[in-house]
Amino acid sequence: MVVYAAEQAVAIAAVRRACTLTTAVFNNLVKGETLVKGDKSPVTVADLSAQAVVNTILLHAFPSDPIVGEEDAADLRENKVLCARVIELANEVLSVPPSELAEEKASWGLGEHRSEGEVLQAIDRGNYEGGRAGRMWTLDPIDGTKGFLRGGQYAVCLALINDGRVELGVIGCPNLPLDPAIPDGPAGALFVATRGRGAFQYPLSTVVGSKIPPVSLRMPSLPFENLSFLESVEKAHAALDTNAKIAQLLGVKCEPVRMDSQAKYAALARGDSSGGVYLRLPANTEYREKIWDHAPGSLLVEEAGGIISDAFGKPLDFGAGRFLGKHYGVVGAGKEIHQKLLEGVQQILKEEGKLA
Ligand SMILES: Nc1ncnc2c1ncn2[C@@H]1O[C@H](COP(=O)(O)O)[C@@H](O)[C@H]1OP(=O)(O)O
Ligand SMILES: [Mg+2]
Ligand SMILES: [Mg+2]
Ligand SMILES: [Mg+2]
Repeated sequence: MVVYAAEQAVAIAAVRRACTLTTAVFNNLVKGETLVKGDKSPVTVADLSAQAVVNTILLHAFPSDPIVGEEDAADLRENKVLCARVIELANEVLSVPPSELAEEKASWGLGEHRSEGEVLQAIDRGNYEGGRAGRMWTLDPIDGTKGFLRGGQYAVCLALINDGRVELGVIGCPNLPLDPAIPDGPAGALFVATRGRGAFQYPLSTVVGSKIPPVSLRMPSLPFENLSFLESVEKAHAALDTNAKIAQLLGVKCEPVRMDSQAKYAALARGDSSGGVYLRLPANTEYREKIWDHAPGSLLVEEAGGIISDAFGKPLDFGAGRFLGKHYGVVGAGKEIHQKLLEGVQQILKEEGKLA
């Protein structure tokens, strides 16, 4: 079994630095009174500069690894104002010298100012087409952009894929409570999973994190009546009405918990009292799921003892390119209930006429 210790250290540093950036953008641009309702520019700026930060670090640490990133720099090459903001933000984070507390290394491209050309090139480094063979990273610099703008849940998501299999996943959730039992307590959690070596939660802040040991994540085994479904906030992203019918069929009594982003996978993996089942059935069959939206989250759940599959029990395929391979929906739960959940999902889909 490959340990991926160096990759893990680099990925954690990259996600932590990107979370510092997205938090700063939220505090300065979204929370500020200057934002006109409906203005998406803060999220564009945060997305692109967070991708610049992560890709610059990966590029220095692992120069030959390709990256499948959600964003590209095409808009920045057209828009000088946007471009200047992104360069400035990325540099604010990248130029901070390596932190001993966070066990960072100067060779990861930290502590230096980057030129406009270097930042744009780093963002465009995310244009790899993915595929079945070899090693690659996949990045969603802000997953859950709607949640980011609402001040709700969002996540910085990075995974290492080798020969189509997710080997390492790191997810930063700046707004997720560290302790699910204290929802109003300190927020900012970092989730790390390595294939065959478990799933762990760390505090996102290294200052706090240097004192608190990581928590090993194990999904609890709950019967359907004691758990709730974790689902999207956005009706356009998942068939929430179908979820409600499945929940009723299986005897689920608790209300669904809705949150944006792969924070749902994190809540499932650590067994938040509210969680138990992840269900994402397509609301619109035209939409194609991307690998960066599921790679780290699915490994996190699997390493915490759960199963992630499509509605027919088929494992998710991360080797088909930038999009997930052929599948119908995403269904996640603990090992003990996953099969029963699939049967419920299929029965309702049949009743709705969604199965051929
Ligand atoms: N029609 C859609 N169906 C499913 N997922 C979608 C759809 N439109 C966007 N998404 C993606 O859903 C993810 C968020 O999911 P959730 O609602 O569970 O938080 C985002 O990555 C978003 O992609 P994008 O980043 O391109 O907007
Ligand atoms: Mg996303
Ligand atoms: Mg995104
Ligand atoms: Mg997006």
